[in-house]
Amino acid sequence: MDNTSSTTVISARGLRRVYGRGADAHEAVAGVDLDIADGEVFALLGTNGAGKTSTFDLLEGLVAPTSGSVSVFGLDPLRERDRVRPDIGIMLQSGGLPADLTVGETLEMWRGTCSQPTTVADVLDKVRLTDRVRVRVGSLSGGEQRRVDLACALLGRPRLLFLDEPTTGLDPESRRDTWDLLADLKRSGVTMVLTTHYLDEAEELADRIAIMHRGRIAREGSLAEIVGGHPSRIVFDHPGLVLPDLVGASVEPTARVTVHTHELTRHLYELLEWSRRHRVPLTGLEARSASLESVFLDIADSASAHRPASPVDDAAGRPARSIASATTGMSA
Ligand SMILES: Nc1ncnc2c1ncn2[C@@H]1O[C@H](COP(=O)(O)OP(=O)(O)OP(=O)(O)O)[C@@H](O)[C@H]1O
Repeated sequence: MDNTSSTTVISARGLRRVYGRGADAHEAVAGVDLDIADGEVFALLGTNGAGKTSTFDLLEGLVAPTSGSVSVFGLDPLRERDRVRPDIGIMLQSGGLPADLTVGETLEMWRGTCSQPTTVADVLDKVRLTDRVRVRVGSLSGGEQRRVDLACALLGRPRLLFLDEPTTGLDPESRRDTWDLLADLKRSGVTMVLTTHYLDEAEELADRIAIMHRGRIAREGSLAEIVGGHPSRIVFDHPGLVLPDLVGASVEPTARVTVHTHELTRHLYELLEWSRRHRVPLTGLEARSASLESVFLDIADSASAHRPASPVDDAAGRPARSIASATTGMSA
């Protein structure tokens, strides 16, 4: 796909967002380049604190970048907000909708802010909440409230939808329902950018995936591209003999041996052959193809292994003395 063509909906170059100043400066987004094409579903993954929401804020035009540029539909989403806003829908991580209003009242109120809205009945049908129209938002289950958030994002008939963790807190069935709904929207041509901690969600929905790590995009591409470039892994307990020479593989001969390989079948076969010849069992043997999870975890591991990034200048151009490192836990 030519992401620099006229079909590009979002384009970002050297995007940075620094919070705080001087010694307290924190570079949450540290030079992000992105091109998202019309009709594409793009998933932004990353460890907690990697900078996904901060990147979203910049793309949505909610805050100004410290440096770098972003365009949405060829416009500046912050300075030309009036022209960009009618075409985008935003589902925030937590909707913060008034608990006392009913679902119907909430959506009518939201509808009043849209320039060319669809009907409340239409979005209620889409998110399967028609029978909850008279119920107060505060009385809904967490999953139902999430669907009201989504309904609000859909009211303006957006061409571009930002979804910040759209299925967090939903039970498996509701997640599936939301995936079906998002797949329908994709078929109707809506471009979507989503963050998620559910790797299967990205696998299911996204045309392209970016994994953020400490403010930067560590890996980007289709699922096949991301996983294809990553080694598979064979692990077993060290048998106490000199190990065979597995040409092309990288071997960590610790107590639990790890073999990183791009030729899983060949190297597994060679190991099993060696074990048979030497009559040595390979106890605890595990062989795993590369997966989005293994790529993600390797990036997260490298995050915890690295020292904090080098200091940056703050918004006023003064040098910062420290930047906190991103955490590596996943909330999913
Ligand atoms: N307004 C702010 N002031 C100072 N630091 C902030 C601010 N907003 C975010 N940060 C910090 O910037 C970093 C990136 O936060 P961000 O919310 O973008 O990460 P995230 O990838 O969305 O995380 P999560 O998955 O936990 O939601 C975090 O270390 C966070 O503490």
